[in-house]
Amino acid sequence: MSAAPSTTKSAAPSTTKSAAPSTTKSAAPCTTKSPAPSTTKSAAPSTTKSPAPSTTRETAERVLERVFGLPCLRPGQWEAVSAALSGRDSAVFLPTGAGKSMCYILPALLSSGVVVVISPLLSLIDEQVAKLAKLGVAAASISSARSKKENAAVLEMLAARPPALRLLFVSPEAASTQRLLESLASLARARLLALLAVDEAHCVCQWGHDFRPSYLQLGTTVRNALQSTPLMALSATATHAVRASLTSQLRLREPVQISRGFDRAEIFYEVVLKDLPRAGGAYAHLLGRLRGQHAAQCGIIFAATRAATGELALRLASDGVAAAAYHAGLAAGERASAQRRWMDGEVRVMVATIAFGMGIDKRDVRFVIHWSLPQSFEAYYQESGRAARDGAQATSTLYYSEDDAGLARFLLRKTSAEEMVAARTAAFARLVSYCRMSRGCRRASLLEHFGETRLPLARGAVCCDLCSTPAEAAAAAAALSLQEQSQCMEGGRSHTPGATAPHSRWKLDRHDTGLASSESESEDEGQTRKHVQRSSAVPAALIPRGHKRATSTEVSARLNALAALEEAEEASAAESKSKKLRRYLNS
Ligand SMILES: Nc1ncnc2c1ncn2[C@@H]1O[C@H](COP(=O)(O)OP(=O)(O)OP(=O)(O)O)[C@@H](O)[C@H]1O
Repeated sequence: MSAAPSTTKSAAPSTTKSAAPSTTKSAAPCTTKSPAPSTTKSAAPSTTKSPAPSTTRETAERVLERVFGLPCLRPGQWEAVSAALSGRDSAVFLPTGAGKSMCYILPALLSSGVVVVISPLLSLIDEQVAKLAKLGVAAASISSARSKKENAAVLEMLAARPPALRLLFVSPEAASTQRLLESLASLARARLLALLAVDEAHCVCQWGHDFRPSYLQLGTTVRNALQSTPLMALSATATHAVRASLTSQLRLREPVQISRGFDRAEIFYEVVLKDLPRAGGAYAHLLGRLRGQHAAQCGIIFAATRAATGELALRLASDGVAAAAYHAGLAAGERASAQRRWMDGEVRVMVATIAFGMGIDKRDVRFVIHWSLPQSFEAYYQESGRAARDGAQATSTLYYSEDDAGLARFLLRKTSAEEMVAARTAAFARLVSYCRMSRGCRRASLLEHFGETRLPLARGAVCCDLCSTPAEAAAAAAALSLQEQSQCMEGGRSHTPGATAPHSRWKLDRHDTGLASSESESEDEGQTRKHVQRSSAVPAALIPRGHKRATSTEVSARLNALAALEEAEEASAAESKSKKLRRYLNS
């Protein structure tokens, strides 16, 4: 589980995360003396008692070189490390692949204290512990996936003086347990707790409300118990609203704000309209890509449901594309094996739910494909961000269809906490508009969502399909619009083409409860299960009167009706249709 502490001896660089020096980003000479181009806003002067750090940037880079074989710090990293070492809270917003992990790993190697990392996914935790252990850094985890004996052994390592651990990874659920809090408080009293880091901190706002209340409690339980320890929140996908919310939820105190923008200029963004008629349909288009432009490349395909990952992986494999499926419903061993085979290049395509997205760090991912719609812009950015981590060009392709949008909207309503539905529906509408853009620039639109403006690209570089082939994109959008209009006229479909459309073909499948939004491997499996059951339950309005359960055809028909009703209500322009549908649902 963890290696003996070894923060001094040099370790051979591992071949995975945080190990091999980047061939692109780190190739430039270190800019040790010049200020990094990140924005570092310090709020009012620190109120903490800790003195300014005596560790310099040069010392940090020496450790970086010795332990990880990396020549220099990237923008934003030193500011974060320095804030932690001087006992300040910090909010670290750096783009995907920027090297946020190093912001909390280095303080563990540069101080005598332990760093505790609160991380959302058990698979992510395991991967980080394994990678650090390979490098000779003593790291371990405490979670429900470990036996009591293993967890107790880790607590003993923490209780040793000096502690036998440099980094401890825990889920938010484990972080709030009394026993661990007591152990950490004892470390803090001995001034041996260097930092609490909340990785993927946007989960506090996203999942805290839905099905992981432990996230919302971090600000009270953990912060209250460990008042004197600096807290670092890290995220790549936080809008200004989310930043403000997580700062208050986690009770950050005058945090040093480290922000470097979200631009991933090396990723080419494109949208493929699934609904456009083409020979062999959208699948043929996908297969063509995998055999053509992406032949021999490594990539990830995100699908909406567990069933879809299995089906698509099988179909691709039968068409000669080496693919594996990954979702949270697989046994831990199966998941680990699929991930290992993909990391090692045995299979080049991973077809996964979002259980696979966060934190996955494989340098040569050349494409990320969304076979169905992500749930938000943030999710899209986060998942696309698995690509191009070596700094070389990669492609992010999103396959869009009205039916998928209907399914995603339905899931969003059914799986979100009530107070979040309106905001999420509005955010999702922005994603749909992005998909339906026929002019402009997708990269600019994505950045705008995070409150940023696009910087010019290098000469000759293109960032999206709209910029590279504007005529084609406009023609595709026009064809889709025409097709929808004619469908409306022929079929009398009750939706306005474009922003809203009923999910006419998909139906709720009892066996497919592995909805993507429930893919987080929550520590508290009971909570997750309840959440899944809640989200997959047939809504009462869909069960015909006098029936205990509706048949699947009835459910399907009524789902469509409900969806159409909801769409009509949203558009608030179809009062008469709404009444008609209400009458239908009440009949
Ligand atoms: N100073 C550095 N120089 C070169 N490479 C680095 C440096 N710091 C980190 N890296 C490498 O960058 C890669 C991405 O790091 P990391 O996984 O921490 O990114 P991240 O910001 O957490 O990304 P995401 O939010 O997408 O998960 C890793 O392979 C890591 O080894």
